[in-house]
This record gives sequence, structure tokens and C-alpha cells, in this order.
Amino acid sequence: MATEIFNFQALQNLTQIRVLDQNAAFPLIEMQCGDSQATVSLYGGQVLSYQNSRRIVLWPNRHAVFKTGKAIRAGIPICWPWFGPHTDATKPAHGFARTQFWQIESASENAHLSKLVLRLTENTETLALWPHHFQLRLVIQLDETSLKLMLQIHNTGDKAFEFSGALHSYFQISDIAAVAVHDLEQVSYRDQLNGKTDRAKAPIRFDSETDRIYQTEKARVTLRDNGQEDERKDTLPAATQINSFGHNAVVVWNPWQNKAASMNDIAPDHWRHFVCVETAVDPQKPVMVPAGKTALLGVEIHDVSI
Ligand SMILES: O=P(O)(O)OC[C@H]1O[C@H](O)[C@H](O)[C@@H](O)[C@@H]1O
Repeated sequence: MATEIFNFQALQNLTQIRVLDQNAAFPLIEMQCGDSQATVSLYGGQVLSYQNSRRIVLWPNRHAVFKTGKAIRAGIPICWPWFGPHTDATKPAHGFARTQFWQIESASENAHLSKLVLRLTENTETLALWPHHFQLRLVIQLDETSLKLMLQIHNTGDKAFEFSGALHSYFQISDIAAVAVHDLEQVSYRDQLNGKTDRAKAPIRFDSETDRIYQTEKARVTLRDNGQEDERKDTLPAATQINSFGHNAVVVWNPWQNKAASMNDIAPDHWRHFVCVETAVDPQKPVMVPAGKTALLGVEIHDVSI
């Protein structure tokens, strides 16, 4: 049954892309290419983990909660068709794409690339929350040096709709005190904690809760991690380049200790080991998609040497 719903047949004969357990309540797909590996959840249409030959790049969150109706806090949740709280408080924060089961549309592989395409179409639940017909396609491409996600947002209805949202990437870091986000200097941001608008000259460093919407269409943001060596002695200096497409904002978020303590899916102190740098469409500047047209929102992530 699950085979038909999720279309696991699309993975037949592939060796680099496989379903971990066809009968699991929350099916996971593993993708490999060379020494790179990613895990994808059909619930949420979500990359849950990504590592390259050198290190873990996306925060896999070993304490993530898998529960229908709740978003999985790990990897890259898809926030769509709105970002943040809805004006109608009965509707879920960050939309419904991250709490729906997606289907496999197609998959392919060669020695240099593993590619998985997931699909989500409107259904009675989504129509009750958002009265529009749509088809989302998430194209996930893993190669030896990068992970690329392209969300194709197709309006299959007969009138235009607007959306906001985010590819809400959680990056694994050695320690929040050891990282800096570069390339957003001089970009105006809205601070979600106090509603004020500001801009900064220096790269972003973290010493308290941070929740900012940077208003930018610039492609590149660099996350540098000085890799303070901890007791495990397994951290390295690293830099991740995050290239965004189709966005008009980049959100930078870390909940810090108190807020993290109120979340049942972040283990004590684990808030120190991730930072979110999100490829976003600002809810104050939604994107309009005319009937029959397609919009794109994408991110490509790779290491850069420092
Ligand atoms: O807990 P969630 O609903 O997944 O949201 C997690 C966070 O997402 C974004 O980064 C928002 O800017 C934050 O305000 C929010 O707290």
C-alpha cells in the first residue's frame, strides 16, 4: 500500500538512492554520491541530514520528534505557503508543506550525481488551510561536493496566488560562539525580537537569541566556523557557502538557551550546535504566481576552504 502511495517503485534498480524501511510510519530515503550522503523524509519533503566527505554539514538533530501534525526540527524543513505565524492563529506557523507526506516523483543516478524529485499536490487538508490548487516539486541533487534543493511552485489553479516561505536550513556548527555569518554586512534587516529595522557593518556573531529577516536578493552567504576544539577534539575550521535563488530574504535564527529549553525537540545545550540560515520569501513581500505559472526557490550548499 505504502509502496503505491509513496511511489517507491521509482527507486527500483537504483543503488545510490534507497528507501530505508518501506513500512515505516515516517519513510526515509537515503541518497549517496561518492562520500557524500543525505537522508530525506517523505514527511515534510525534507532533507534531514547531509554530510560530505569531510564533515556533517546540516544539523541532523538526534532528538527530532516524528509526529503527524508536527514539523521535524532537522536538516531543511520546507516552510510554505507562508513564513512565520499566520494572521489566523488556528493555522500552523510556517504553512503546511512541512507537515504533509510527499510522494516520490522520480529518481536518477550516475557516478557524479544522485537526484530525487518529490511532489506535493493540494488535498482536502491543504485546501482547508489555503484555498489554492498547486503542485510543489522539490528537486534534490547530491553530488560529491554539494547539495542543491530547488522548490518548483506551480500554480495549477485558475487564479493567481501569493506565497512566502523558506528553505529553513539548520547548519551543524562546532559552537554558536565560534561562528560568523558573512556577506550580509550592510544589508537591512528586520529584527523579529523587537520589530526594529537595522543594518550592521560587521559579520554576524552570536551572543544572545537572534531572529532576523535580512532583506536581500543577493545569492551568496558564507557561514564560517572557527571550530573551537571541544573535548571530542573532532571539530575543524570550516566554511559553508550558501547560494540562494528566487528568494528576497535570508533569515538568521538561533533560539539561545531559554527559548530552546521550551522546545521539546532540542536537547539541553544542543542549541549551541546549530544555526539557521534560511533562503526565504519575506511574508511582508510575498511572491505572486499567476495561474498556470511556476516560481522557484532554491539553495545550493558547498564547502569553501578557509
Ligand atoms: O519552531 P518553528 O515553528 O520551526 O520555527 C523556528 C523559527 O523559524 C524561523 O527562523 C523564524 O524566524 C523564527 O521566529 C522561528 O522561531
